[in-house]
Amino acid sequence: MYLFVINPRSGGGAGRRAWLRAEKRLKDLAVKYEALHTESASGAGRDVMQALARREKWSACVVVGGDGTIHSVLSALLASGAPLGILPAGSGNDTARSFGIPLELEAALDAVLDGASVPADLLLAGDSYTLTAVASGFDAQVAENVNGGRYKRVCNALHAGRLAYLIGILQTLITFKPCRASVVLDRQEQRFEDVWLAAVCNLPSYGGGLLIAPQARPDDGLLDVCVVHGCSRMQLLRLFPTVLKGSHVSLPFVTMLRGTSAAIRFERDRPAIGDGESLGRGPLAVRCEPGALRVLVPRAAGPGPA
Ligand SMILES: Nc1ncnc2c1ncn2[C@@H]1O[C@H](COP(=O)(O)OP(=O)(O)OP(=O)(O)O)[C@@H](O)[C@H]1O
Repeated sequence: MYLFVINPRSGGGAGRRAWLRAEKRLKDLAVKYEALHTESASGAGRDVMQALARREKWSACVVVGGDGTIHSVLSALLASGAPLGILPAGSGNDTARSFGIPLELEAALDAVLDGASVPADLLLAGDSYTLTAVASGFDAQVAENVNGGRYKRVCNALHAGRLAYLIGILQTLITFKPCRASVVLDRQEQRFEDVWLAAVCNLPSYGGGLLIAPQARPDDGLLDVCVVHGCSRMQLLRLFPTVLKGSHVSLPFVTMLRGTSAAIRFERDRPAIGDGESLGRGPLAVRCEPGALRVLVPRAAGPGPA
C-alpha cells in the first residue's frame, strides 16, 4: 500500500496536474494506494503522521510536489519508517535531481513502483529535519523574496521555475548587506568577514539546480558547508553562473568545509531556510543524521546522486 501526499499548489499547479496523470496510471496498473491532498505545510506534517500511523507497513510515502512539500513530511516519515518516493512537481525539484529521479512523471512513477530503496542522511536544525540544504544569509533572503514575490507564480505558470530564482537573486543583490559571521564546524571555530551566505548542504544542489556543494553526497554521513565571504557585489553576481556548474568552489572568496555538525552565527539578524522553507531567524545549529531516511530511486541510478 502506498500513501500519496499531494500538494496541488506546488510548481504553480504542477502538483495537481501530475496527480491526475499518476492516479490514472495507478488505476490502470491496479496499484493499491491512499491519496492525501494537503493544504499547508504545518497541517501536512500532522495529517501525514496520522495517516501513516493507521498501518504498520507502507510500501512508501510518495510526495507529489517540490522540495518544500518533501520537507513538510520528513518528521512523519522518520516516525513511521516508510521510505520516501517522489513524483517531482515543484519549481526547483532539487531533491529529485540529486537522487537521479527523473523529472518526467511516468519515469518517476516507475522509480516509485519498481525502484531501489537507498539510505539518505538528514540535516537536523532545532527540531526540524531538512533533506537538501539549510542556508542562511543571501540565499535564504533570495528564497524569502522569491516565495513572497508575485513573479514566482507567473514563472511557474510559464513553466520557468528557474527564472523565478534568477529574478530573486537580482532583487536581493541590490538590497542585501554582508556582515561578519562565525562558523563552528565539529567544535572548530572559523571567523569570516563580509559574509554573504553560509549554506549547510546534504545534497549537491538547491534553488532549482544551483550546484552549491558539488561534492555533497546524501549518504556519506557528512554535511558540506559553503561560505561566500569577502567579495564585492559584482564578484557575487559573477559567481552565480559558476554555481550552475559548481566551479565556484575554487574561487578565492568561497570556502568549503565538511564535517558532521555546523553552527553559524551572523553578526546581524539573518533569515534561515531548510529545503527552501523558512526556519526563522538567528543562529543556526545543524547536525547530520546519517542514514535517517530511505528514498526510492530508479534501479539504474543506484545509491547516491546520479
Ligand atoms: N504538504 C504541503 N501541502 C500543501 N502546501 C505545502 C506543503 N508543504 C509545503 N507547502 C507550501 O506549498 C509551497 C510550494 O510547495 P513546494 O515547495 O513543494 O513547491 P515549489 O516551491 O513550487 O517547488 P520547490 O520547493 O521544488 O522549488 C511551499 O513553499 C509551502 O508554502
